[in-house]
Amino acid sequence: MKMDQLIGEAKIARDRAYVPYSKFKVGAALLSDDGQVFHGCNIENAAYSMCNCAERTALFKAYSDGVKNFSAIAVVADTDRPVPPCGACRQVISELCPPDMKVVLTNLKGDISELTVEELLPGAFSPEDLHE
Ligand SMILES: O=c1ccn([C@H]2C[C@H](O)[C@@H](CO)O2)c(=O)[nH]1
Ligand SMILES: [Zn+2]
Repeated sequence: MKMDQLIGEAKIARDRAYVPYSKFKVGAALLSDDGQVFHGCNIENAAYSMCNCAERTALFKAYSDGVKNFSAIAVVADTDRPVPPCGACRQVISELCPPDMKVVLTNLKGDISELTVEELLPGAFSPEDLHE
């Protein structure tokens, strides 16, 4: 799948965001190795700390469907610069996706920043760090 297609899927996901508090819609589209696209949007809650980001929604949907191998994720929001994922999402993406996987950050103006998972969170805390 071409990256502009995956960005289109992220925009579709963004339209489903539930954001009564921030009004800030985010969409993500996660491409699995077998060609499936998992949509994710941010879902907020009156108990603010329960808000879930678009990126983690997409990853958790895929994982809970038994899909664990991914080749790219696209993220979109109405930001001045390509939307930067929050620290929590960087951490979760780092653990569940390969270090060389493509991360495509974009905005509604069409600015695009393409990086790898390793570049998204260099030196991420990882499962290996739990070993004595
Ligand atoms: O990359 C990001 C950054 C923020 N948000 C969400 C969390 C919250 O619902 C809203 C404002 O922070 O945007 C995401 O979904 N992804
Ligand atoms: Zn996040």
